[in-house]
Amino acid sequence: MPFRPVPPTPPGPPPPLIVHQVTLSPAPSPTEFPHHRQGVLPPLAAACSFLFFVLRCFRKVRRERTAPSDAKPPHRFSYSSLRHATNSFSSSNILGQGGFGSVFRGTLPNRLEVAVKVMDSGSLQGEREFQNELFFASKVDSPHVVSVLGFSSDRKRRRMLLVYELVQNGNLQDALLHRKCAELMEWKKRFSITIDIAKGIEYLHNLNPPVIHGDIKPSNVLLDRQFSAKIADFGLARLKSENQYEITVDESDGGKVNDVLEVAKKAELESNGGGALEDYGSVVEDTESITTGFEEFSLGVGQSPEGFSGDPTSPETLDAVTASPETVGIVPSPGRNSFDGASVESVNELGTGAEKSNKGMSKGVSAKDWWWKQENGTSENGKVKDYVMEWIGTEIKKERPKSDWIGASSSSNVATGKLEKKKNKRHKQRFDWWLSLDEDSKIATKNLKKENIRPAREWWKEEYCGELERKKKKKKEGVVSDNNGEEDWWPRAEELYVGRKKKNRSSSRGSIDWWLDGLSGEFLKGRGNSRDSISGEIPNSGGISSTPSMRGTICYVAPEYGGGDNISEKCDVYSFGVLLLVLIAGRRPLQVAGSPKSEFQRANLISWARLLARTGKLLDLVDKNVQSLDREQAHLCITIALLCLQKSPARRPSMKDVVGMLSGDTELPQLPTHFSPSPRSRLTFKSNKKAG
Ligand SMILES: Nc1ncnc2c1ncn2[C@@H]1O[C@H](COP(=O)(O)OP(=O)(O)OP(=O)(O)O)[C@@H](O)[C@H]1O
Repeated sequence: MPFRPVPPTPPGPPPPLIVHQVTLSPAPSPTEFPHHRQGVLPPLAAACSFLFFVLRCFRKVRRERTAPSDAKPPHRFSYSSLRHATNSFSSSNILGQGGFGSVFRGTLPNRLEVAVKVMDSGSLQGEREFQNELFFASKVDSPHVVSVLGFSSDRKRRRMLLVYELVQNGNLQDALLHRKCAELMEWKKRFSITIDIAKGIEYLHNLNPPVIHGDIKPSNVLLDRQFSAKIADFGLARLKSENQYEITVDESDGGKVNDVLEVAKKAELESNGGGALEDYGSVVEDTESITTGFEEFSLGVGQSPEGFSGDPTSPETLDAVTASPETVGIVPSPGRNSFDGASVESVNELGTGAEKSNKGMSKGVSAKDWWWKQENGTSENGKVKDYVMEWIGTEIKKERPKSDWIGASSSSNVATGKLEKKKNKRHKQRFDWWLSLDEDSKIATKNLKKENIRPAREWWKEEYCGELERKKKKKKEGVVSDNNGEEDWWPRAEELYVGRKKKNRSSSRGSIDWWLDGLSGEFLKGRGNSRDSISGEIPNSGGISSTPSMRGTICYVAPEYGGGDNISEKCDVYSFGVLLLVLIAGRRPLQVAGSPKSEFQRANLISWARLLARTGKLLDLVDKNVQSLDREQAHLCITIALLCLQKSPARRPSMKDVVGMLSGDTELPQLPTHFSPSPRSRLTFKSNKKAG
């Protein structure tokens, strides 16, 4: 029987008086009370305190169920208040451009400065990110994480808006690589940023249930006035939970995200055998449906604006509703075994085997079919690489129409005719970063002409064309590709020493293998944002940020990330490792430079760091522009980064360990033997093969 709170007792004698008497008078001895009182009062007091205790427990359990953290729920702003705050979304107020729209600086009537992200297209992915951001906003409250203050929607213009605290110095990627802020040229600042980020991730992992960010990279780290770092963008974040959660997508309805309360109701009804919706009752009562223009989704409303402590908004700027995002988009999925957290991209990936495959391949839901390629038998690294090459081949073929080598580039995935056309189109969308290299190349060419340095795209073209043609030749000769083994995705410093010669001799690894070393899988699993990770000699992506999200960002995403089942906090640890190297080296993870021999070794930052570890020259990695370098700290940071970048998630340290090591509280473990600067030997090579 459900617990019912006891109705309030009718008003009695003024309580303060009683309290006064009891507290201020010396405690009477039992003999001083009249006889009948002695018998009645103690049991009554005991009953009252028992009831009080039960009531408290009940409220605590309820609160924990609905709001696992103390974080404040975001508010719903009126669209007009945000338009006013941003001067009608004036272009002069643009702070940056994300994959789903622009971010504007704004000032609320109470003078609070905010950043307003306007997501202005009907993309399903955008909606998911929007919902994910709101969901996690209610869970997260840390000085190392950017706060989401609220949201808004504009039915007429089909816009969704997110309101964040303004973080004055923009994102780390921009500040470090484009603006080259003087503050970031101080080693001390880089080290403190490292600690901020590590603490931010540690905080997320320490929540209950842990939150996995899923897209740690410099452009998702914002810097405040003092250049303290805050983690942003929870579009791909997930909850790690024993119970599986998911946001469902109704395929039959064009892939729309289902009304979560409907889903919640269904789930509850099913699990209760059609019984009452006790757990969701209050949520349903307090729910208002908000139309985004694309579909209807529901946000709980039930908290007054005043309930938001430190309310940043005046009553005029707020609508009379406050979202309770814990009701958004997250429903228990008892049937699922694999962890897929609350991440919105988990949609459409349910079911098994052929059913999954067909579902994914036949529907026009963005990028799903692309994913199935990996998740249904082609997830071996070698084949994934084939797929990359196939796509790149498609792109290059457009420039070299007579070439027919694409057909030989993939072992199983090359389609013909109509299908191929469709596929090519898809690939193009996914990998527009490839085309964007042109932009970098132009600048690189302009600036480096005198030094006779090839633009990035030229370089890539040669590498991949060469590699694919070699593959084709091999296939013709009946040589079975040996690229499927995991080891191919991991660096062998020996090969870096000898570069291409070794590759040709042993025929075990092509240049593409070399290029993808340490980037295992990320190449395909990324959000398609080359600008975060790849550049020509002169990076030129200032102000331009990410592209529509997939599952993490190329070069930053952990090798195991992608299938959904292997997601753990260690994915964030891996991404942190890449970010840390970028922060120390002051360059992107992949940086294409012209001068083939010397630059080739350094192009892949992760491989280069490993190579330096083996040669005992770790500090060569440090950005030459850094002032007042603390060599010990720099050594520590690079070592930690390498530990985080181990292939095996189990070998990577936890973020708690990382914070401990950075602050000197935890002893730094030895780097794995294959990183040791001992002379190369057969033994070392073997251990390298085994190691993560
Ligand atoms: N709260 C904020 N304060 C200051 N600047 C911000 C804030 N939020 C975002 N920005 C700026 O706007 C840019 C774009 O942000 P957004 O989150 O849309 O992009 P993104 O994370 O790069 O893209 P995506 O969501 O596709 O990954 C950021 O890189 C940053 O420079």
